[in-house]
Amino acid sequence: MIYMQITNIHGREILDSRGNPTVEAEVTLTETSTGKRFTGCAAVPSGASTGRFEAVELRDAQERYFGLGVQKAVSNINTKIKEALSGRNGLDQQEVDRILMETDGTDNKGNLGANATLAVSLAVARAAAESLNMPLYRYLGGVHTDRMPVPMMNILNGGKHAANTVDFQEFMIMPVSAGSFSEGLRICAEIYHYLKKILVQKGLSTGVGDEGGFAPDLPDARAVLTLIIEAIEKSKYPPGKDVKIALDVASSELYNEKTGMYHFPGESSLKGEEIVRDTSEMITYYEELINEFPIVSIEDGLAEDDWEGWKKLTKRLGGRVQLVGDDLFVTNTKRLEAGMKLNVAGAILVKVNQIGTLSEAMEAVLMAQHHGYKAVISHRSGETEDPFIADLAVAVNAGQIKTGAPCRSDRVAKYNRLLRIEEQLGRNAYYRDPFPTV
Ligand SMILES: C=C(OP(=O)(O)O)C(=O)O
Ligand SMILES: [Mg+2]
Repeated sequence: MIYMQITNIHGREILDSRGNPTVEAEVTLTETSTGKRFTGCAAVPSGASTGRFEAVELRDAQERYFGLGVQKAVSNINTKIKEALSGRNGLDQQEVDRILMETDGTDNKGNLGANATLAVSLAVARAAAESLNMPLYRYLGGVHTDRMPVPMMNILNGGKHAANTVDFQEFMIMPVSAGSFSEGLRICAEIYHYLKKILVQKGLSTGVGDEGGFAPDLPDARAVLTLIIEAIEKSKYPPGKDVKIALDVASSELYNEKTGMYHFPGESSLKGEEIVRDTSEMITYYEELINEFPIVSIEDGLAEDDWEGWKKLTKRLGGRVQLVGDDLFVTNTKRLEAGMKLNVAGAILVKVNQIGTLSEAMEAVLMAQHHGYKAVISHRSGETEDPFIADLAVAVNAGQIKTGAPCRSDRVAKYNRLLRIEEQLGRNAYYRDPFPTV
């Protein structure tokens, strides 16, 4: 086996797309037989509507800039992780990740920080691909990597990602019937621009949220969906046929443990009365929305601990739409397995920093796919220019990627990387509707 020895690891603090500190790592591999050196660099994103069961993002007690610093996580990279991995083979990703897990020694990366472990894990993979002169997606996925993901493009932001009155976190469009990724991306970008025009005409704000989607004040989900349908119709791609809609409700953020209800603060403020829904009202609400609009996917429709609710939700709507578990599964095979045993949801959202190593994230994808669940590769609301997840989406043939609007460089970096990958794959690239029967 070729040995690419890990000869240097360096962590540093950089900024994410919200202007908060985050972690980056650089890993150097040296080919033992020739002395040739290769480096890989990777940056870690950060969530806002984080799930309670995610791996620990290690933050300092002190603020830097505005957000809490990551000096401790950086220092863990430059001391403990460097010591543990020096001399190891960078081509043995699973072994590298196992050592990261053992060095941390907890179930949730609470010692080293998932931000520290992930930066190194991803940087090792990049350096390894570089050392073999292979594109990252090919290194990660091997021979059978040819499927371009359908964008699940977030064009209107609410919830924790924007300071508006929209309570659902994300309204996304999916160009399911496009002939290629590039065509799908173009369709999405056109609809995004049409939506902007419509908002201007209606005197609504065209300011954007954390993921680049517009963030106007609107009374409820129906009002948002009506505008999105108008924008899709303007683009000449029939809604419900060529372009379908996906939602991320991020309902753990709406759930109140004390009342056992889902609270809608934005809707309440505009309607002048407290709007709350219990689990069965939430399910009925989704059913009505699915009946009225071409919705094909709903993420985190119920809260991260509402397993009983998820069972009912899946029974009632799982045959009609893709139900995605984000806060529910947190890219964690244990939670995914528990969910599969209960027969809840139909897809896992995969965010690499929810679990803290590349191998564990890829294992979650494989577990899902082996059991008939889908995997959607996802960014975080706090991102960097690192397009790693674009390669990952192609490598695992996920078929779906969630990476924001086409107007912020942190999101566009992923789309542009996918354009380049599609060009490289040439006629082997294929693109298809993840929901052909819906
Ligand atoms: C991308 C998301 O947001 P965050 O990164 O804030 O968890 C999400 O909830 O799917
Ligand atoms: Mg989510």
